[in-house]
Amino acid sequence: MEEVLKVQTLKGGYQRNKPVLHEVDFSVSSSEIVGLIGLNGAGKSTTIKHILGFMEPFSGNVTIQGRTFLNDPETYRSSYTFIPETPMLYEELTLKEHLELTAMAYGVAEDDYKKRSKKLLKEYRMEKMANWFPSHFSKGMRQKVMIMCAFMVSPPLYVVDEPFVGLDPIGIKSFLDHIVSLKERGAAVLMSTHILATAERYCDRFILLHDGEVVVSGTLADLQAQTGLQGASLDDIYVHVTKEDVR
Ligand SMILES: Nc1ncnc2c1ncn2[C@@H]1O[C@H](COP(=O)(O)OP(=O)(O)OP(=O)(O)O)[C@@H](O)[C@H]1O
Repeated sequence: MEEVLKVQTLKGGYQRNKPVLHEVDFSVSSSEIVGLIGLNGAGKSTTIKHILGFMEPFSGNVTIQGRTFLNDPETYRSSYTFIPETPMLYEELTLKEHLELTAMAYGVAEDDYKKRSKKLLKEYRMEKMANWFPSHFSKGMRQKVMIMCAFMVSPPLYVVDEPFVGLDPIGIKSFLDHIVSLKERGAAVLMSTHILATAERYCDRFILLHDGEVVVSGTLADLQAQTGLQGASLDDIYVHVTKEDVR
């Protein structure tokens, strides 16, 4: 397995004299789903912003396939897709135009675009809405547009922030099935979520952030061993670690 994303001793945040992230270290390899978990304010979104290249590290670095954002911003940006918690759509473009724009921006061939868009519209039950504008979409439908755009392209890394908010159970199932098939095709997936039962079921490894530090990380068995909680669920481990400040 190739290490696709590498976060190395990352110190970062919004003000240099008040870092939010302290020496954050982890990696995500190909064919792997890694869960980024932690309480509100733990630093998950800040970590993601550093990964996406929206924020610059104070020290340490973030690489995707060995490249930093500053080395080569264009290649770096095209090596991931990001599914944000809050859908960001172009109000003047229809659903179909969103898919077209994404395919164009990532250089997806015409034939692939046609095949993929047809499949995605069907899978997410949005065929009837292909020519609708975002102002007519429900919250979940807006989220589905973002997800469909992300799945239109096939970069080595997917970064997903709280994907389940607003999705109905069928939407969640389609999303998770899709993530699993991407993993099987060799993609690296970093997924931030508060839905721990789902994370436990789908993620191969976990990074538990607390106050901007990685408190424990590894497979569920690793976390159980590190916390001394044999047989515990991710939920139990999370509560234990965040309550007792185990380090
Ligand atoms: N734009 C900002 N400017 C200054 N500080 C910020 C900003 N955004 C977040 N922070 C601070 O950074 C810290 C980490 O926040 P972050 O948004 O990364 O947490 P999170 O783990 O994503 O939380 P949640 O689960 O609530 O989304 C918090 O102390 C927060 O107050």
